[in-house]
Amino acid sequence: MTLRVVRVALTGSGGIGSRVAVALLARRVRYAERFGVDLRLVGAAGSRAGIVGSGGIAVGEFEDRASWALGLTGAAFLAEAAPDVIIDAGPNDYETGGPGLAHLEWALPRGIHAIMVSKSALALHGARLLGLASASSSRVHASGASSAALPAVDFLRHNLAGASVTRVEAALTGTTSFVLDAVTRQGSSLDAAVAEAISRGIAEPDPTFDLDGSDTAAKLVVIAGLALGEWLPFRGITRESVLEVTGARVAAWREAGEKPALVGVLERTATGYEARVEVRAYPREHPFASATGSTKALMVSAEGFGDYTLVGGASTPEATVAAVLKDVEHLLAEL
Ligand SMILES: NC(=O)C1=CN([C@@H]2O[C@H](COP(=O)(O)OP(=O)(O)OC[C@H]3O[C@@H](n4cnc5c(N)ncnc54)[C@H](O)[C@@H]3O)[C@@H](O)[C@H]2O)C=CC1
Ligand SMILES: N[C@@H](CC=O)C(=O)O
Repeated sequence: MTLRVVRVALTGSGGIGSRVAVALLARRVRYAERFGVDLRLVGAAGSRAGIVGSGGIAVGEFEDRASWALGLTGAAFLAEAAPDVIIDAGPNDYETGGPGLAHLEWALPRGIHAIMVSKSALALHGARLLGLASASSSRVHASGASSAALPAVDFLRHNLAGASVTRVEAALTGTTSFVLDAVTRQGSSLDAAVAEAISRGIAEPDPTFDLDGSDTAAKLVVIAGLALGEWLPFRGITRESVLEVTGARVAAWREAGEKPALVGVLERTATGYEARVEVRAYPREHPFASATGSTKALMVSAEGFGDYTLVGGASTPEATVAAVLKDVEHLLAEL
């Protein structure tokens, strides 16, 4: 059988990106057998250096960082790699959009598909970027940018296709769920709980983005944009920060046996969806109370369909990689 070559370039080769590269290369036989695709990792770049190999780079070459070419990043890297698909796992910047913005602006008008793990480009510029994608028939998948192993976008877009969704309430940031759990149930200090989330690879490169609600707000924007077709203004979303939670509030939750979580809420109004991020506490019998540690949770109300609760998809690096691999499978099925 002749295999169709699909060339993948990775931008952002840190904790998540590196795992994605290794996992992708380990699945090449599966992609050949299931999709008739010869998937090649034709390049990988970080902030200062990159590697390109048009025949596909092997794990050993990917891992030999000393051999990467200094300065081979950004548009120069993408032009040399000439991919069919980019996977962006770089950092977020909620002022500029982060490096992922330039990567998408380069790729999408050229008909190159994108799998986004970083969030800030879509959170700040999603409507414009999806316009670029639609004009050139590029596909954008963003499980990693919208709650990873909790399949929020897929559930709304596929399982509730065509539904009129009236409300979404979701614990989308594993780090804040983990931290609030540790502080409330185990009596940890905030600093110790955040340090533990960092050491588990769950927290953002800058954990302030988790704690101050930016991560949840960004995921809410991406979910609403990709699944409900409405791109909300990221900066207009009111957010409560976990850093504002007082000791007295924690003591009251502990006393009542409640489970706190930082949640994103979307409510349909006469003029569209309204979004906010807030700390809420759930009684023992509430389904969200079973979402311990970094486990995520989603409640959806949709006209006709009724109400759903999904609990799972805990934030871990492995779960994020699994979500990226899912996006790869969806994309290969579409091509
Ligand atoms: N850790 C997790 O469980 C999850 C992380 N994410 C997202 O994945 C992304 C990466 O997270 P981590 O791997 O944990 O962070 P990390 O800090 O380990 O990796 C980020 C990498 O991006 C590189 N980078 C910086 N500027 C760049 C540029 N201009 N071009 C190319 N690469 C550049 C850095 O050198 C670094 O290696 C973030 O956007 C995060 O929000 C998404 C879902 C879950
Ligand atoms: N920092 C995020 C990682 C995934 O998006 C989280 O805590 O869930």
